[in-house]
Amino acid sequence: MSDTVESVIVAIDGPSGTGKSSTSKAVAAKLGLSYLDTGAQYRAITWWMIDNGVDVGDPAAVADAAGKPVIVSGTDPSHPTITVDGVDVSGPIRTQEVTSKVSAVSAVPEIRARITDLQRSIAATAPHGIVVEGRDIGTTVLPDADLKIFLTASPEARAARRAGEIKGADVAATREALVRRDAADSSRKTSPLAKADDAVEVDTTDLTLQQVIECVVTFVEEKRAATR
Ligand SMILES: Nc1ncnc2c1ncn2[C@@H]1O[C@H](COP(=O)(O)OP(=O)(O)OP(=O)(O)O)[C@@H](O)[C@H]1O
Ligand SMILES: Nc1ccn([C@@H]2O[C@H](COP(=O)(O)O)[C@@H](O)[C@H]2O)c(=O)n1
Repeated sequence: MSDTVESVIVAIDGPSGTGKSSTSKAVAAKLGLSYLDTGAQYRAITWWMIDNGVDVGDPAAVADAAGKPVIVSGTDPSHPTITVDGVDVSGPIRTQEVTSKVSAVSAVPEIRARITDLQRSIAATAPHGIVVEGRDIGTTVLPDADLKIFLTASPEARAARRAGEIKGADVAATREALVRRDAADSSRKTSPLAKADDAVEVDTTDLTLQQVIECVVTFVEEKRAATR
């Protein structure tokens, strides 16, 4: 990538299954930017709590342990990585147990403060800019991002996408689980899932992944052209 291209910070938020990870990775790879999956960080700290016998239903116990695990995120969009205390947890953080407990852990203010600091330092040191995806990036983590996107899609479309990843998955149960997780993430007190006032909303229900990627790449290019 040329050093003459300006650095750009892109925040992509939205509920589960709207295409944040797939879109963010592809946009970052295409534009030579770094990529940060903030959901993976919350999953990693949740995995550590479970592995260390912390009761994730007890916010005080989770808060007490919040500073203990060392979480490291690799930001190459073609090979994102996540380790906890040096252990690769990219597989274990995707289990059903972690998915069902991550909203309780991510609602604890001490957890959010720790992970938000980490996210800001990663974004600040990305050499050519970064695409950061999550739930509160545009509202809280990077409120001065150059571009903010909020992806949405109907619960039916999101459930069909997610169920399509697992052979024999029940679409109705998948829909119920993701709606429940979105409700928990949207109703917590500290930096809930929300669209920033200055975010561009993109409804992906009837768009292919390729169309969403092209749409976001166009927004980034327009933003860069406007600031030249
Ligand atoms: N526009 C689209 N059309 C069809 N399938 C899509 C689209 N966008 C994403 N997908 C597929 O939907 C699934 C979920 O996408 P992805 O993991 O990117 O969503 P997400 O918003 O990051 O979800 P989560 O927040 O739960 O991690 C993936 O299998 C992905 O390939
Ligand atoms: N900025 C963020 C990102 C994620 N979370 C929490 O992590 C969970 C897992 O996220 P995925 O994107 O991997 O599905 C999510 O349900 C939130 O509880 C968050 O709080 N803030």
